[in-house]
Amino acid sequence: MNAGPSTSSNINADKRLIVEALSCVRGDRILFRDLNFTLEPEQAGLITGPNGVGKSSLLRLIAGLLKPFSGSITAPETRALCDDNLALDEHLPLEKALHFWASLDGDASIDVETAMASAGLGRLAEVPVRYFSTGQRQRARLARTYLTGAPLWLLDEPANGLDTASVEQLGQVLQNHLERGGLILAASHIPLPIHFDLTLELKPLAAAS
Ligand SMILES: Nc1ncnc2c1ncn2[C@@H]1O[C@H](COP(=O)(O)OP(=O)(O)OP(=O)(O)O)[C@@H](O)[C@H]1O
Repeated sequence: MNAGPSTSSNINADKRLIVEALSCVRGDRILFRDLNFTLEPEQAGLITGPNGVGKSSLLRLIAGLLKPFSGSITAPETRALCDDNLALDEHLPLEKALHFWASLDGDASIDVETAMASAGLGRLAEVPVRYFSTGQRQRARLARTYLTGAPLWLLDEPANGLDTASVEQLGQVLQNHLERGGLILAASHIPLPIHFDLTLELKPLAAAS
């Protein structure tokens, strides 16, 4: 992976993520309540907490895929959720799969070649996605995230399956996104090599809640 071109146009710097008094219920269980935080452009936040506490749910709420039980979320209009969903046609070679995806949901000003290079996938352009290893799939998710051109990246365990060198390279891609005015909110059990401005530690609520 490389960090992508530093000459890319800067992301609109007046975008913020503001979460106010946010509560989340899944099934009949409240996962967290009254969560408040703000992320400014060029800032990164880390969500921590044990399995099942609601980290992915928080990311999905901010992505707009779940509805808050209460509270509000103000976020940049375009948000990229990078989770375990690959969302690429597995039968197509990577480059074609990314082109197809970008034609539906990508930012036309970002080219697929740059996205592949940023995720260290250039030499796999002609390989059908279904042959990808776990780590290569993770890189493909990152390339797809990059292609959105979204200021806010919501990353759910982005280092899963990556080897040590690739985690470092992932850090460079994330740092480059921040330096272009982007925002990052990540849930990760694996330490990520970037500076986090904010850590949100989610704790299990008592069963009676
Ligand atoms: N569709 C659903 N309906 C009801 N409950 C759900 C649903 N999806 C997830 N949950 C529950 O919500 C809780 C939080 O799940 P979530 O995936 O947000 O946790 P997490 O902190 O990301 O966990 P992990 O560290 O294992 O990834 C879990 O107890 C899970 O079983």
